[in-house]
Amino acid sequence: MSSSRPALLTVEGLTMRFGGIVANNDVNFTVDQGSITALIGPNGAGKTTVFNCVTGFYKATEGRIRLQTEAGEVEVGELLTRPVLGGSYLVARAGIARTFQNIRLFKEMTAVENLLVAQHQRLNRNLLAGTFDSAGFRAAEDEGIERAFHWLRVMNLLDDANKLAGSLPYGRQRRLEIARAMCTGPRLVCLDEPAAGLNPSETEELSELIRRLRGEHGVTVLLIEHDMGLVMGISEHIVVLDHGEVIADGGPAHIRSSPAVIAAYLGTETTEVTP
Ligand SMILES: Nc1ncnc2c1ncn2[C@@H]1O[C@H](COP(=O)(O)OP(=O)(O)OP(=O)(O)O)[C@@H](O)[C@H]1O
Repeated sequence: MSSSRPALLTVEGLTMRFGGIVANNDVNFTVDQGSITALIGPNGAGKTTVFNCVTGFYKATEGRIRLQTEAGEVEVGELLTRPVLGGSYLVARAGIARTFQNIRLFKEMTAVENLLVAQHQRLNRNLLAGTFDSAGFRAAEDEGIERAFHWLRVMNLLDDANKLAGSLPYGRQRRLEIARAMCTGPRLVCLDEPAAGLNPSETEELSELIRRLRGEHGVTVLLIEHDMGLVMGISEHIVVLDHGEVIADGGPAHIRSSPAVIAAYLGTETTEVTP
């Protein structure tokens, strides 16, 4: 979608095949800096596969995924296949974080411990300093704790800091997952069905929190979501996938009235496209 803002993420010609299954076929879209962009489509359309490629869980069969960083442009496939030291940790370090469709917290750890573990890449950088319990290492630890409490506060979870993650109500676990992603300091956060399983008031609170992540904390948001009320309410850019291909790309008004989108949704039992 064209806009005055520069693209933070550019997906070009993304194709992902699993043997004979083509999960994504020549997918092209951009995520503008500072936007809330939604990836929608019926079940099995290929949304999670796009996420898995963008976040470096999969190496795309074909295509390029470019991210702008302060140090210049990086390409996700190149980070994954870089000789010797390549890997998905480089994608996280470049500034892409994610949550999962099925919550993946450490349920036997407290909320704050989950957020400290998420920062291990930052905190463990100077392992030798840690071994000798140096002032630098302690400062990094203090910074990690401060960052954890900052995101607990932003996500309205301060009262839950020392509770076991697995004991929290479902909606709070979903918010803790977002806090965990934010602790890694991303420029792009990818939320995979953040409203799944939430009741209407929890969904409303989540919408407000996602708006604040973008508005007050400067992060760009890419989300997959089936709740059309949430999608149409908070996204300015929507990319629609069907059978692995982009069938529409534009603002909410354009998407709502797109015949291709209406036909794709009418052919399924998924939520109606109009909230
Ligand atoms: N690891 C895999 N191996 C084989 N096929 C896969 C794999 N991952 C996804 N697929 C297939 O790719 C297609 C797209 O799946 P994907 O999970 O990306 O869709 P989705 O749009 O996220 O669906 P949903 O809304 O149900 O989560 C499906 O046909 C799926 O079965």
